Amino acid sequence: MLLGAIADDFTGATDLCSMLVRGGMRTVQVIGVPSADQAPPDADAVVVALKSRTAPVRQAVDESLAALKWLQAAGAQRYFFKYCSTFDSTEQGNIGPVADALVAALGCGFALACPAFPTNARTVYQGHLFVGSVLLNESGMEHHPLTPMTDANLVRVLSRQTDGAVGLVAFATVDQGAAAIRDAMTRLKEQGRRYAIVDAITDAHLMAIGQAAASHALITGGSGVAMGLPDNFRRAGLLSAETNPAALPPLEGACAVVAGSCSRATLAQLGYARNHLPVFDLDALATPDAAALSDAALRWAADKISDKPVVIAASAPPDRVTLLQSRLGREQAGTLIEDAVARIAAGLVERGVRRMVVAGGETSGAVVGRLGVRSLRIGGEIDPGVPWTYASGSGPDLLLALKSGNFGATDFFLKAFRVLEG
Ligand SMILES: Nc1ncnc2c1ncn2[C@@H]1O[C@H](COP(=O)(O)OP(=O)(O)O)[C@@H](O)[C@H]1O
Ligand SMILES: O=C(O)[C@@H](O)C(=O)COP(=O)(O)O
Repeated sequence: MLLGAIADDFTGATDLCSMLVRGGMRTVQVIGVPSADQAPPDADAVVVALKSRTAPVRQAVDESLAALKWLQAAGAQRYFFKYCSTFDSTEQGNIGPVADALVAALGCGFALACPAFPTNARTVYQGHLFVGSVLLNESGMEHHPLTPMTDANLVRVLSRQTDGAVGLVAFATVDQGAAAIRDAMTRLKEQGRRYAIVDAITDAHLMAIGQAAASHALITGGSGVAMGLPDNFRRAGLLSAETNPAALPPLEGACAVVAGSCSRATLAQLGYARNHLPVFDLDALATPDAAALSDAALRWAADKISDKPVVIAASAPPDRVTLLQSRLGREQAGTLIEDAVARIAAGLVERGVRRMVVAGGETSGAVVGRLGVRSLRIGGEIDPGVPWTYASGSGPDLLLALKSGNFGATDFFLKAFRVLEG
């Protein structure tokens, strides 16, 4: 195993896998920390998917360290901590505390931090994260149900989550290429900085950052900064020149979309889908009960399940999210809906659904957990950062697309199934 990665949510993990597969690495995503006696898959990269983004800090740290230990035992040569391209976290963490624990466990003293993903319009300039042309805190992410992002200055955000010093490798240096970035990171480490936020606006920057960090034990960031890593291994003669991601085995069965993401992109995708597909909206304000919500949705779906996808969504605009949270509490509202969507996904599979899109990272964690999925084989991308995957575990095999809330074109819920038809 060349690269061992720990992802703080499941959509983030498939996003990273997809990037590595595109770079020619045979990559497997495993769900949760494998048991000590579980043999590592035969792959160049293994991504351990955790649901640790919004877990209590101690739990997130412990699970991440357990994942690291398993990856170390499996012989990984380099490590990657994958978090969101919009740096989703709270004042307490979990990016800072998990990164602190990994830096300490690896004894590396320093790690770069770069969430940039220009293909999906996330860029970092002077340490500030932009989504498209606006700062992170004006992008809609300020309304995220669980991790509202109200500050775009990543040096400041990360500093609040760690007792380590945070520096910056700014655009002017990054634009000079790998050697300049490497020197800047070495200087920051010598000055006692534990982290460097690294600016990146283009894929060329990401490739240069990857090259500059070839000797780093740990890299932290979004999937974008992993773009340069396959070439590092290739230059070192550890990865063969050409490999193509295997096509996934075909899988017949009915189609469905379940959505628990309230991100702008998902809301727009649902808006589009309403004109083309049957859509059922969960009303958690009227029925704050996961079993009852699930029963209602499955009753609605009963005579519609077929190879034309049904769509079941909890997603709501910020005012409705705030209303539910004010009644139930932020975490309880999230958990209620995740539970409802997970029950619905399981009910749909019982009724013959085998190809399913799940919208939302936390939502995907809940669904995949409920379905008993243990590993995902990565297939071709539907849109940047969202591949189809072949899911195996305790239930029937499935084709799953775990869609990050803010990823995908407006017609994503139709396109995903069109892509399967070739
Ligand atoms: N109508 C709603 N009111 C309150 N919370 C909601 C609602 N719909 C979904 N949620 C919660 O919002 C969170 C969305 O997070 P997530 O699934 O990670 O989406 P994203 O990928 O967009 O970040 C989940 O915990 C989900 O249960
Ligand atoms: O980096 C990203 O944006 C994604 O890979 C990711 O982490 C998605 O998280 P959600 O938006 O919670 O789905």
